[in-house]
Order: sequence, then C-alpha cells, then structure tokens
Amino acid sequence: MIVKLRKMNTPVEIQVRAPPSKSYTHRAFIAAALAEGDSNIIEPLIAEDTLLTLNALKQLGVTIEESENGIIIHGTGGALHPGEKIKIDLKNSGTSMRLLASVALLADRPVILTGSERMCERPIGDLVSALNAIGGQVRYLGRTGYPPIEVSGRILGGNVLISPEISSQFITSLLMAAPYAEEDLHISLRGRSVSASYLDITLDLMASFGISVNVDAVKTFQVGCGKPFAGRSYEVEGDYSSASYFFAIAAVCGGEAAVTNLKPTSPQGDRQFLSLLRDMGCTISSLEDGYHLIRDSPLTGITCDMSGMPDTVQTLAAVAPFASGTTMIRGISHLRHKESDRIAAIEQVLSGFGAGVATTGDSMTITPGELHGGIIDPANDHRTAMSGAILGLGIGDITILDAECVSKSYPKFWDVLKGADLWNGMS
Ligand SMILES: O=C(O)C1=C[C@@H](OP(=O)(O)O)[C@@H](O)[C@H](O)C1
Ligand SMILES: C=C(OP(=O)(O)O)C(=O)O
Repeated sequence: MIVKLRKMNTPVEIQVRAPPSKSYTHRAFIAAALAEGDSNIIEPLIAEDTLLTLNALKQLGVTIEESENGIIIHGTGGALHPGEKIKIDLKNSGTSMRLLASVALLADRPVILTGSERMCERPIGDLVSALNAIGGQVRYLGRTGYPPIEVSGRILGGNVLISPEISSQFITSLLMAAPYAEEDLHISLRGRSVSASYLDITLDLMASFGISVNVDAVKTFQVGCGKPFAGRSYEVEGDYSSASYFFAIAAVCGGEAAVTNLKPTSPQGDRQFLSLLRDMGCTISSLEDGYHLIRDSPLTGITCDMSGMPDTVQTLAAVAPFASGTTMIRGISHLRHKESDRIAAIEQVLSGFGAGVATTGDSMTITPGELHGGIIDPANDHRTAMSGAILGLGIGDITILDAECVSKSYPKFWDVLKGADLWNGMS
C-alpha cells in the first residue's frame, strides 16, 4: 500500500481513542498462559506482533479461545507440553522473541525460535548467556549472539548477572519466567540501563497477576520461586507510543488533539512524550481518561534524554524540523537494534527532506532547514511509516511506500487517520 499525504493548510482538530498497549498485551498473554487458572484478557491489542506471541503460546500447547470482549487463555501453571519439537517463527517481533526465549525453557521439548531476516540481526546474546548460566541449554543455530536459537534445559534459579545496555526485553524475559525457576532468582544488572520504563511495565503486570518482585537500589531483582501467576480477568490499558503520532500531528500542523484511553498513572515511559511536546511549546491538559494538546504558538527546539522512551524517538524527530532552533536527543544508542537501524533511518528521512541531522553513537541533533517532499521507504519499520505521516501532513507531497507495515503495532493507523480527516491524499 502506498500513502500520499498533502500538507494540512488549516489547524487540525483530532479526537482519537488510543489502541491497546502492545507491551501490556504481550505480557498479559504470557502471564495468563503460565498462570494457575484461566484468564480473560479484555481489549488486548490485536496486531501482527501480539498475534505472534499468542500463536507461539498455542504452539507451546496453551489452549486459547476468543471471548466476547477479548481472549480467554487457559493457564498451564507453567508446564508447557507442545507435544513435539517445534519451530516458532516470530517474524519481526523482538518482544515476542526475547520474552519467549525464557518461557520456552518451560517446555518439555526443545523449541526453535526464529524470525525475519532483520530479527536474525537483532542481538539476543546477553539473554542467552544469562539463561545458560541458570540451567538453560540454549544454542545458536546461525550467527553467535543472534536468532535463530534452539531452547532446551531448565531454569534452576540462583544469581544471574546481565547487561541492561542493549535491551530491557532481556530482563523482562528473565523476570516473567522467574516464578517457575527451581529456586529463587536474583537478577543483577551491570551497566547503563536502556528502556528502563519497560521494566516498570513488567513489574506492574506481574503484580496484577499476583507476583511481587523485590527491587533494591543497586538494581537487583529478586523473584521467589514456587508461586505461579494467578489467572484473572485483565483489561489492557491504552498505548502511549501509538498515541504519540496524533499529538505530534497537532504539534506540527497547529490546532488540537484529544487522545483518550490513556491511563494517567501508567508506567509507560512514552507518557513523558507529552512533557517533551510541552517543553517545545504545546499546552497539555488532562482529560478524564486521556490528554488534550493545543499548539497555538511556535515550537522551539529542546535537548532531551530519551533512553527510557525509544519508541517515540522517531515521533519527536519528525516534530523537530518544524521548531525554531536545534533539537538534541540523547540516550538512543539502542535504537540501532530495532526493526531497522532507527538512527540511520531518521537521518536518511529527515536529511532527504531538507532538515539537518548530525548523529553520534548515542545522540542526534536535528536542525530545521528548507523542507520539501519526497518518498519514504520505511524498510518494514512501522514507526518510520507512522512518523512519516507527521512529516507528510507538515511538509506535504510525501509518499510512504509499503505503508501496511504499521500492522506490526497499529493495524488501523491509516483508517484512524482517515477517520480524523487527516488522510488528505490517496493510496
Ligand atoms: O518490553 C517491551 O515491551 C518493549 C521494550 C522496548 O525495547 P528495548 O528494551 O529492546 O529497547 C521497546 O522498544 C519495544 O517496542 C517494546
Ligand atoms: C522495537 C519495537 O518492537 P519489538 O522490539 O517488539 O520488535 C517497537 O515496537 O518499536
């Protein structure tokens, strides 16, 4: 699908309900599958990635049915019986690959986890080493340090040290399997933590399913063994990363955006995206279940650290060329390991449209320029495509190729844009 966007010449008035959270949906499906008792996961995100996790759980022997308002998952108590040696294709979903690597150790057969060509370039070595230190027998079937992997062995528990510098998903993976270890698990982190807010999501979800994790100041997580997740009815909250595109469109085009289904106390790091837009000059106010943004004065560039909110870096980068002055974003080295090398992708897109972009290993500085239209090839990265919509409506004359790649996290993105009278072009 090709999307062509024209510049919005009048201020926008956006009203959108945020789709369910991708991160909470993955975790809720996994906790429910490992729980004692049944769960009803209400209003989960139904998108390519979360369906990959759900189908993987089915392949691992979990019984799953649709309910009127969600998905019923019959808990296994943590004993997975796939019936035979299985191969699970997790395509482009890093969260599924990393979180299920530990879960697969609970299966009574070896499990092969593989994925797309890009997935086989996304690192998993720190997690594999940690799993092998606590009883796993995980081996690489291709390049050392990357999927595909074959998972067998056990989770003995004890002490494990892991680097948090590449991905928080490695730690989430250990945390969510830890209640099923043979002994208590103590996870220590050494290094600078990236995407740390996602660990808060993990702890929040685990607490909702009855497991509390002890966290101490020196970044050690202690999870007790022998107490499984407790099945329950669980409603998935809305996704702040998906909401960011609509706030950003209003920030760039002028006007206002109201996005509902956003929990004000959510641990999602991308909640802070609104503070960044406020720092750039937007006015933000709370709604009963969401936020309202008005952009009625010019935007100014900012300096910020986005290490805890990697998924909205592209959104902010798409706003930056419309501000006066430069915007500097720090703490983003881990963006090189996503669905694409996102630092390179931002540089390519923005400089192709006339903005100035300078990068270092861990930061980028964006300088406004004489902006003009062009073509975006998202290279199968949903967030490059969705942030392209901000540029398209702000600059005009922008064509987004293979726009259906948004299905990874937000299949209805283009329909919602159309519904909000923002898709003024053709496909
Ligand atoms: O745990 C999660 O749900 C996620 C963690 C983040 O990844 P990293 O921890 O690899 O940065 C984020 O980018 C991804 O979209 C979802
Ligand atoms: C990085 C992302 O997802 P994942 O790591 O699950 O592929 C994302 O959704 O931006």
